[in-house]
Amino acid sequence: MSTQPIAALFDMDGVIVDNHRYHTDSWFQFVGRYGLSLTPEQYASYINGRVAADSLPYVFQRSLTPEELVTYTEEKEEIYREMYRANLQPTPGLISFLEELKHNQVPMAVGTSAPVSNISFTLDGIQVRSYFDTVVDASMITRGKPDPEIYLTAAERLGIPPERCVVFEDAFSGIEAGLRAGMRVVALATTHTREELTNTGASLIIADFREINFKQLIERVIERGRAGVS
Ligand SMILES: O=P(O)(O)OC[C@H]1O[C@@H](O)[C@H](O)[C@@H](O)[C@@H]1O
Repeated sequence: MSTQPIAALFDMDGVIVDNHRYHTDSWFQFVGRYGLSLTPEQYASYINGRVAADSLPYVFQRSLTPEELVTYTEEKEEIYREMYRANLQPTPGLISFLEELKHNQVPMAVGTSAPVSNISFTLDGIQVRSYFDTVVDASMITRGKPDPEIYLTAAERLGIPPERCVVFEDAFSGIEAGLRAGMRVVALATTHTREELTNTGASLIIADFREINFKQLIERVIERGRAGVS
């Protein structure tokens, strides 16, 4: 087994918490308020996992002022938080997996397109913030997923080269960001089905963190690279 250090980079929404349904429902409620239209297919391709600076102009079909961006982001995310608050919980197996990585001295980061308000809501709400050495959010980057900037920034902050980083993602845009960063990707079939995630370039597809441990991460993702999906 390789002894070189590795890092684990976690997307937040759909990975640390399995909240896709609440984000989808809150987006539909939000666009409804403004008489805008959004299909599930458009959501999957142009909204899911993307920063508000990209997704909001997409739904409004125009560019937004910085003030509009802040106002609309918070409006949409408030709807989401109210919908999800009572159900907020870690993705199955997450805490044991984080504990195991910590025990094996794996540096960990969060790389999320979410605004700061949702990060406190989530990471503090389920009490996992202390596991992460750094959190890179939408306010810290100029180009959102699928651009690799968010994950490259996280890797740089951890001091681990991209080829030794594993990204845990659920969204097409996030998987692409991880691959474009030159990292291995483990896809969680929370938001999309296993079938939809096949051929995305992910090294491994898991339902949730109960399907992976440190040893498997090294053997099936780091050492085997992109050889196959399970
Ligand atoms: O998956 P990530 O990077 O944590 O993305 C967060 C974003 O994910 C999108 O799916 C949501 O619609 C956004 O509202 C949210 O901010």
